[in-house]
Amino acid sequence: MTTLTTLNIATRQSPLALWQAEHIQARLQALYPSLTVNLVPMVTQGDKILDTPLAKIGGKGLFVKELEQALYEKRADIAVHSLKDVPMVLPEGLTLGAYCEREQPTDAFISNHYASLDALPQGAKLGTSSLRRQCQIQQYRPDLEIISLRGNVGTRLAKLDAGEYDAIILATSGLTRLGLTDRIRHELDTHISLPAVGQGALAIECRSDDADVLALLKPLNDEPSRLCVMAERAMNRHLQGGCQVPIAGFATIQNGQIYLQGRVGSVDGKTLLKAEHHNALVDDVRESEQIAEAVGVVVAEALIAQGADKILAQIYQDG
Ligand SMILES: NCc1[nH]cc(CCC(=O)O)c1CC(=O)O
Repeated sequence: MTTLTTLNIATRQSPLALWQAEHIQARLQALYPSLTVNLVPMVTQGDKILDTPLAKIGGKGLFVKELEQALYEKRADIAVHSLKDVPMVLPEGLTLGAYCEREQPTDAFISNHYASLDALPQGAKLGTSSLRRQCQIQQYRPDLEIISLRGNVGTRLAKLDAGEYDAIILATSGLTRLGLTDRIRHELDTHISLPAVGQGALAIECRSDDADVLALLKPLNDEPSRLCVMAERAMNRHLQGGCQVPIAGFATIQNGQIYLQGRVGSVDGKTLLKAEHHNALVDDVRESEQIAEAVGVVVAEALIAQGADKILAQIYQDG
C-alpha cells in the first residue's frame, strides 16, 4: 500500500494533452480513491514555436523538456505522454513507469470532399508535417502535393475546413480521444502508411528512483503493448532516429510471437525501404524484453543493409 497522499501530473495544455492527463488522473483516482491527483499545466517550447517545421527546431523533444524539468524539481511526479512524442533515450534519472494499452495505431484520412486517399484527384493538396506520412503517401500517390501542416489537432482540422487542403492525415487515436471520430473518412491500411513508433500508446514518465510512484503506476501498464513498443523503439534507437524522421515501426504479438515491421523512406517518396522480423516470446518478463529489443535491432540492421543510414544521414544534413 502506498504512503503517498498527493500525486501531481505535469501536462501540456493542448486539448489532446489535457485529455490524456485527465484520463490518467481518472484511472489513478479510481484505483486509489484516497489519493489526491492534481494536474500541473505548463507551456513547452514546442507549443510556442508554431510556424517552423519540427525537424528544423530539434524535433519533438521540445514538447517534453519543460515537463521533465518539473519532474526533476519535484513540482510534478509524473508526466503523461503520447509515446510517439517521447525521445528514444530518456534523460538520466527519468524512466517510463507504465506503458498503457495501445489504442488504434493507424493514420486516418480526413477530408470534407473526398472519401478516401484513392478518391483524391491528381495533384490534390494533402496536409501533413510528418516525414513518415509524407514519404509513404508519396510512394503510393506520387502525384499529390504534400503541404506542411502544424498545430494541435483542432488547429489542423480548422485549416482543412478553411479550404487550405483537400485532405489531411492525423492519428486515429488522437481523434478518438477527442471525440472526433466522425471526421475520419477512413483509416489508412498499414500497408500504405505504417504507423510511427509508439503511435496510439500512452506512456507515463516518472523519476527512476521514485519507488512509491513506480508501484502506483504498475496497474496501468499493459505488458503486450509495452513489449511491442519496446521492439519499435529499439529499432528506432538502433537507426539513431529521433521522433521527427521518415521512420515507421509497428509491432504486434500473435500466438506468442512478436512481429515487427519497419520502414525508412526518402522524403520524395522515391525510396521506401521495408524490413520485418519475428521471434517467440517467453514467460519470463525480462527475457521477453530482451527478445523484443533484439527483434528491433534485427529489423534496423536489415534496413541499414538496404541503405537506411544513407537516407537518414541526408535528412539530418538537410534539416
Ligand atoms: N504529432 C502530435 C501527436 N502526438 C500524438 C498524436 C496522436 C496520438 C498518438 O499517436 O498516441 C499526435 C497527433 C497526430 O499525429 O495526429
